[in-house]
Amino acid sequence: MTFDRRIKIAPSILSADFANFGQEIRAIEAEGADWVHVDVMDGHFVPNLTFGPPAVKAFRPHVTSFMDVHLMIAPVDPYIEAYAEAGADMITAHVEAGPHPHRTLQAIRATGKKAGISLNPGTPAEAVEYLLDLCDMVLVMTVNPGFGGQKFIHSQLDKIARLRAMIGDRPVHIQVDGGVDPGTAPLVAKAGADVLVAGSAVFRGGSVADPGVYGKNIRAIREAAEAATR
Ligand SMILES: O=C(CO)[C@H](O)[C@H](O)COP(=O)(O)O
Repeated sequence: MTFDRRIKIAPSILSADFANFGQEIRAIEAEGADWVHVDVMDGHFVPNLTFGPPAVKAFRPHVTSFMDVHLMIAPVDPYIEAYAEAGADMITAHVEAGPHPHRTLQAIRATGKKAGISLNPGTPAEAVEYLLDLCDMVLVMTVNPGFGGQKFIHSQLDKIARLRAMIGDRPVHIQVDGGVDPGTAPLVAKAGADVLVAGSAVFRGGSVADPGVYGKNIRAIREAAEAATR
């Protein structure tokens, strides 16, 4: 993947039909998704449980774009290799997941995968200042992680702008996740985000039988974000 700062839409399959992941992934890609975002939750770091490495391995053959795996788990280091072997293209860990996020990013890079670091809404931008040379992406959570369909937290816009300034010319993406829709997409894009994760706002109203709705939803988010950065 070559680095570019154009707007990328990464639907979160947390909002997909859990009985149909293969078809859902193929449908969102056919309808314009740039990346596929996989939310891994452990029932400990966040109050919900989702996908272990075997599930991610099962998704892999259906993904032709880029599989971005967001680990909302603690501890995280013991599981990095397993998610890398399962086929993640990028692995994102939380800065709050343990005392050594620098070591965690080194461990992700050692697998040959792209490395991301994520911040919960209560964590300041400065928590990743000395990690930027070790990562390919900073993920700003715009909801408290654990569930789809929550309300966007507006205070995070200032954090995105601070990170954009802190990152400068480094080839580091800013991803946002939580409550992203055509109303909030322009705000995050203007603040400096380039990878927009959206679950409910992509899957709402559609299905594998009616995938055109996914395309319409993806285009609405992309167009709103791009209009704000022109
Ligand atoms: O990481 C997540 C929750 O922890 C989800 O990716 C996020 O909430 C997206 O869902 P929605 O777009 O419905 O808010």
